[in-house]
Amino acid sequence: MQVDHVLELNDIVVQFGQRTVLDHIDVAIEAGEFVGLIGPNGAGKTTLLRVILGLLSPNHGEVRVDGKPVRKRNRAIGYVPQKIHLDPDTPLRGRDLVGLGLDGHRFGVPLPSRKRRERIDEVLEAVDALRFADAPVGRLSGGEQQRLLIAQALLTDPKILLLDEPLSNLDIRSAHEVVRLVGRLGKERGIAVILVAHDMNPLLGHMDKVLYLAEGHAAMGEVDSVIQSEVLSRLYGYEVEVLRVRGRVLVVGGRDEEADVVDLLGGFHCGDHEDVMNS
Ligand SMILES: Nc1ncnc2c1ncn2[C@@H]1O[C@H](COP(=O)(O)OP(=O)(O)OP(=O)(O)O)[C@@H](O)[C@H]1O
Repeated sequence: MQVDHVLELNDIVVQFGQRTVLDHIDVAIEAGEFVGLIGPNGAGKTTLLRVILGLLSPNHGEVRVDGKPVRKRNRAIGYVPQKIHLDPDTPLRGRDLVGLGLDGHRFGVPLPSRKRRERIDEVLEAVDALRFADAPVGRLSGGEQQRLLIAQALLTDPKILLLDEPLSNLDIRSAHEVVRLVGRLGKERGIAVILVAHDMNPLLGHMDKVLYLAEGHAAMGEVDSVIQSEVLSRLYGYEVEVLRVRGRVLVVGGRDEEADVVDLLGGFHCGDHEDVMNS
């Protein structure tokens, strides 16, 4: 049976000067698939998103979105930035923020006001944000603001949703809610989701596949087949260990004898063992 991939990255190489950030990356993602893009700082996660968005041309390789070569301002891709910086006193309401997504030139002729309102209400409802849609955005919580950004990204009925570290400013509960929400939207609407995160733990049980980037290389597959000491050691080019502590996954390793035990995904250091154990 032939599978239609909504996104294909074929043999992608990206170099900045002498440094190869993405080194022959192949990725194929199906409609409705939820992929966690995980990797340590500087692994190239944002660079990969920029390649998918058509904002950065790779030195080598090809990107196909829905079977066609990638281009900028592609309506098939919804992009959710990490965070918006808003003055708490801004008079902008939640629904105004979402509506800004309709004002870009991607939409060509502006929608008549009734249609516009209906469209905004539809995406607000999809992310369960109608209840705070008329509140000033600067007063909303990080999780509520994330919902509005996701709503904005849904306006074009995208086939792919890219979220760049949407969980980094959220508490654990809000992070889980956002993950559950995008997981549901992806399945209901057949949208492929790529969610960038340092820590894969909030995604466990929700993501279909993990795309793990390290040292320019990628491994993609189901979590249990990729997140293994042997697979990740091959990616890093030195020994790392995968620990499973109370249902959480930790990737630890050191590059040389002096290196301490470090969590390669951040947030966990040797001296923090107790915190991890007690959390
Ligand atoms: N335009 C650029 N010019 C030169 N180097 C760049 C450029 N963009 C990114 N880099 C470098 O490429 C590497 C990968 O950066 P990238 O932002 O993609 O990593 P990341 O995995 O998203 O990291 P983080 O988790 O810290 O956000 C970094 O070393 C970065 O300094």
